[in-house]
Amino acid sequence: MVQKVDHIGIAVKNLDEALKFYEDVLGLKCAGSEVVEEQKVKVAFLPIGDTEVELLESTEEDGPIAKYVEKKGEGIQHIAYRVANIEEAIEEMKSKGIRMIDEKPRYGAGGAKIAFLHPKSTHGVLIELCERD
Ligand SMILES: C[C@@H](C(=O)O)C(=O)SCCNC(=O)CCNC(=O)[C@H](O)C(C)(C)COP(=O)(O)OP(=O)(O)OC[C@H]1O[C@@H](n2cnc3c(N)ncnc32)[C@H](O)[C@@H]1OP(=O)(O)O
Ligand SMILES: [Co+2]
Repeated sequence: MVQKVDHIGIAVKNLDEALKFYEDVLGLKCAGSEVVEEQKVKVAFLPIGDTEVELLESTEEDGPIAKYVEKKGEGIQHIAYRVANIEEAIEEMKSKGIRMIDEKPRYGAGGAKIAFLHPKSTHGVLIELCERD
């Protein structure tokens, strides 16, 4: 079903400040950043091995990242798993009784097709399914 960890999503208060840590201290390199308006986030990607760290700063006060930071502080907000066919993966999850936040794919960073599973269905982790070329 899932093929690899596509990325690890980390909620931060300030992207530039967080990038200083990931680049200057850990030595990762930012491969790009963009705003994903539908999710009310600005994201930066830092590849490592065959996966990536995704840093997320909220662009609006009522976005999912703003809410997360307000309730829990900065930290790991989601884990994204790569799937080959997201429509099939969503149907499979639903047939197994998993509560989907997104029953249809949305578009995420880099034009990937994404869909979230509710953490109440996944032992407490917000999981993103992600299909990209
Ligand atoms: C750009 C894109 C990309 O990769 O391309 C992205 O990643 S966008 C990444 C940002 N986008 C998203 O996260 C979109 C999907 N997320 C959502 O729809 C929301 O954030 C929810 C996950 C439904 C949470 O919504 P909300 O904060 O309103 O609900 P809530 O506070 O009532 O939380 C309901 C329960 O879920 C738990 N909960 C909330 N957020 C959680 C998280 N990130 N990880 C684990 N558990 C979490 C709460 O503690 C609570 O449990 P208790 O009841 O036990 O206290
Ligand atoms: Co993500």
